[in-house]
Amino acid sequence: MSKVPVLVTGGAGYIGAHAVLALRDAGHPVAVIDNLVTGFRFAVPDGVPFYEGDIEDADLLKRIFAEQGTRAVMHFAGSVVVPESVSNPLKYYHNNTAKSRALIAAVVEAGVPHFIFSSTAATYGTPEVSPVTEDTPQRPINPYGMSKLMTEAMLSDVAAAHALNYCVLRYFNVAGADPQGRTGQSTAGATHLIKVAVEAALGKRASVGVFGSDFDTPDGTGVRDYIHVSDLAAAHVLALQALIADPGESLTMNCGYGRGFSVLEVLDAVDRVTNRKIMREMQGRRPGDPAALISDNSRIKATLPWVPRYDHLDTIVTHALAWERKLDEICGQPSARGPSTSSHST
Ligand SMILES: NC(=O)c1ccc[n+]([C@@H]2O[C@H](COP(=O)([O-])OP(=O)(O)OC[C@H]3O[C@@H](n4cnc5c(N)ncnc54)[C@H](O)[C@@H]3O)[C@@H](O)[C@H]2O)c1
Ligand SMILES: O=c1ccn([C@@H]2O[C@H](COP(=O)(O)OP(=O)(O)O[C@H]3O[C@H](CO)[C@H](O)[C@H](O)[C@H]3O)[C@@H](O)[C@H]2O)c(=O)[nH]1
Repeated sequence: MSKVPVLVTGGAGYIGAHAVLALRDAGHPVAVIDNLVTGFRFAVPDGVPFYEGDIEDADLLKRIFAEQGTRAVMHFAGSVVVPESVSNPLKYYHNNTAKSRALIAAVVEAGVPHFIFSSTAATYGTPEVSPVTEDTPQRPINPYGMSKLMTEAMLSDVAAAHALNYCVLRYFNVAGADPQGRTGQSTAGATHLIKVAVEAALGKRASVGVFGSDFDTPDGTGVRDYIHVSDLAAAHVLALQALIADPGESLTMNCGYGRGFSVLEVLDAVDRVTNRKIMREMQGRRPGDPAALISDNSRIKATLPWVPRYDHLDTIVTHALAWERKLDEICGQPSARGPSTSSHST
């Protein structure tokens, strides 16, 4: 297996921090760039060069590529809140699309040959088929999904014109935390169901709203394909190997387990794991929520030697809960969450 220096953008965020661990565990040298808008300095492990800065900063990127000998970029940095993208679309087209363009330009300029991009099932919008294959028409129903789809298109065009191959990974619903408890989701004011539910189980919220119970699903609540964040991180490391092995080939793959759980099934799992009962509040549908979103994962399974290790809802919830408890200890140390004062540190 080739080991190449990798720059992880957004490596102080939830999924990026898990990718940093997976890359390190696999023996790749890793560096992180993050502007800490939603990420945390404490999420970057000791010994990983950390550059506090923005992915649109061409001079900084040039310096990082030179200092680190970067051969691949894993691009997680971005804005991720769907309703916010509806109320403030220009923020999403700026931070996700325009700044991805700046990053890709710096990558091309420096001759970095491999690029892995965090895309999303939100690019499919409200698909008419289930499960969703990579060839299902992409019709985003919100600016977040469109901002990501535009970056997919840029990568495809740039790879055709320059010496770059890429892998687009379209994540379904990412949840859970590092099984060894090294990192997890620390996002302030999170809206993701499993994070919200474990916060409620630990008394940080009074209840969990169930957004719609009249969907065309077995129990009427929304069905999603929840993928453990560490299985997702492992897929990134394998995708990198595939890009290195065949520099003429680019890839686009769904990341999910190919099965779905309803909101009520998720809340039942949290009750089961904690042996408590979370208060549920039945509410109306959230705008733009599809009834069900389940991946067809046959392509990733056929392309990569990817064998999920944590495809079990109770395991995902158990790991999310363990991290939520640990987060209380970390938050007890205010300096750990405070903004960094240096422009970069290595
Ligand atoms: N969480 C999910 O379920 C999910 C699903 C599909 C796709 N994704 C994608 O995965 C990626 C990571 O999401 P996450 O859940 O870890 O979110 P996150 O907010 O925890 O992480 C994003 C990180 O990027 C950093 N960042 C944002 N803009 C930046 C910029 N301009 N320059 C430098 N750093 C910047 C933030 O500080 C943060 O650390 C995102 O691109 C997101 O769209 C997430
Ligand atoms: O408090 C909550 C939160 C969520 N839900 C429901 O739980 C399901 C999952 O909702 P999430 O907010 O956890 O996730 P989404 O499916 O809305 O979206 C997530 O997964 C998408 C891909 O599937 C995109 O990538 C998106 O960025 C990411 O936030 C939905 O049916 C939602 O209506 C609730 O009932 N109550």
